[in-house]
Amino acid sequence: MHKISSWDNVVLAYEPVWAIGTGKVATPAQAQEVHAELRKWLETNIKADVAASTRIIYGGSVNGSNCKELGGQQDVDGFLVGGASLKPEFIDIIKAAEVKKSA
Ligand SMILES: O=C[C@H](O)COP(=O)(O)O
Repeated sequence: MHKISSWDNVVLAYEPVWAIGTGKVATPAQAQEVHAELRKWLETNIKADVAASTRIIYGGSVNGSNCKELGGQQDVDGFLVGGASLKPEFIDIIKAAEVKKSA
């Protein structure tokens, strides 16, 4: 971690392997729990301002139906989208992330 010169250029992604391309998505509570732990780790091991500003995104079977609730979690800052990025519902996922970004 000491080799990172600017945390502004870092995005963390949580992607449960069992959720990638399977249609099985983490529950919003599961995602929030892991993202909060990652942010806590940054606060403890790096700096409080880095913890607050680093984007932590979720990946794994995100789609137009689950993006709003996932994105509504306090520590979910966006998504890593695979299969749904090839479908029209991708616009809903982008919108869900944009609402969070502007909040
Ligand atoms: O890069 C995308 C991730 O591996 C998630 O893929 P998925 O949305 O198809 O599950």
